[in-house]
Amino acid sequence: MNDSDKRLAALAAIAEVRAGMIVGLGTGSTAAFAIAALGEQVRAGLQIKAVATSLATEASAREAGIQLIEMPARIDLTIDGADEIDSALNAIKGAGGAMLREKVVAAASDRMLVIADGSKRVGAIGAAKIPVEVLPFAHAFVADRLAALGGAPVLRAGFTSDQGNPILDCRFPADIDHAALAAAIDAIPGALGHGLFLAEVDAAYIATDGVVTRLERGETSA
Ligand SMILES: O=C[C@H](O)[C@H](O)[C@H](O)COP(=O)(O)O
Repeated sequence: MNDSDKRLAALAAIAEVRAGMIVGLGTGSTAAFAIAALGEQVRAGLQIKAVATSLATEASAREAGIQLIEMPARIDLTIDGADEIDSALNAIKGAGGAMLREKVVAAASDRMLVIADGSKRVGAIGAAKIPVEVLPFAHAFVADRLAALGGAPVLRAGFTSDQGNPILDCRFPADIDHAALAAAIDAIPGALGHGLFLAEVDAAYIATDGVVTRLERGETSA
């Protein structure tokens, strides 16, 4: 992981932010660079409103002087990190446990950008753990269903989400059909959200050794 590349990716993405937009702010160390840079622009006069995907992001945005609003029905542009992303813009998110709110924000967004350093880019997603946020009441049941899907769920020790829920980190076989897997997890009562983002990401800015590459959904190269 490379902070200078994270920052470069973040700067490239925030160039898409326009005055008057409602902006979704992601969670994690890469999104933090976008929040800091947007804060600088806000202090220089840029007028935006923002929605935070986590309590940590809310605190950072507030500190940066960015105006925060409650989750609206529609967001113009969201900028968020990822744990893995492939060339088809499939992503795994949630190492920081924020994927449930991140999924809501991404789904509400006209456009969602992933920002990452090159370590996150993979040929095909699947090596990273896929986190599943669980209703506490349903924990044993959901764990059993995830195990039956091949996920070998492990409770994230000493952690609850911003919603106060436990997270089960799952390692599925790398060659699993992720679309079918996402649908299967979505269908488990008590599984509140998971880290597979298969349709949400519109574009990614990925920086490697100081060079930013933009991947756009529907384009083979950019
Ligand atoms: O729950 C955390 C989020 O999905 C993050 O966006 C993701 O884990 C990437 O975080 P980072 O930029 O710190 O690697």
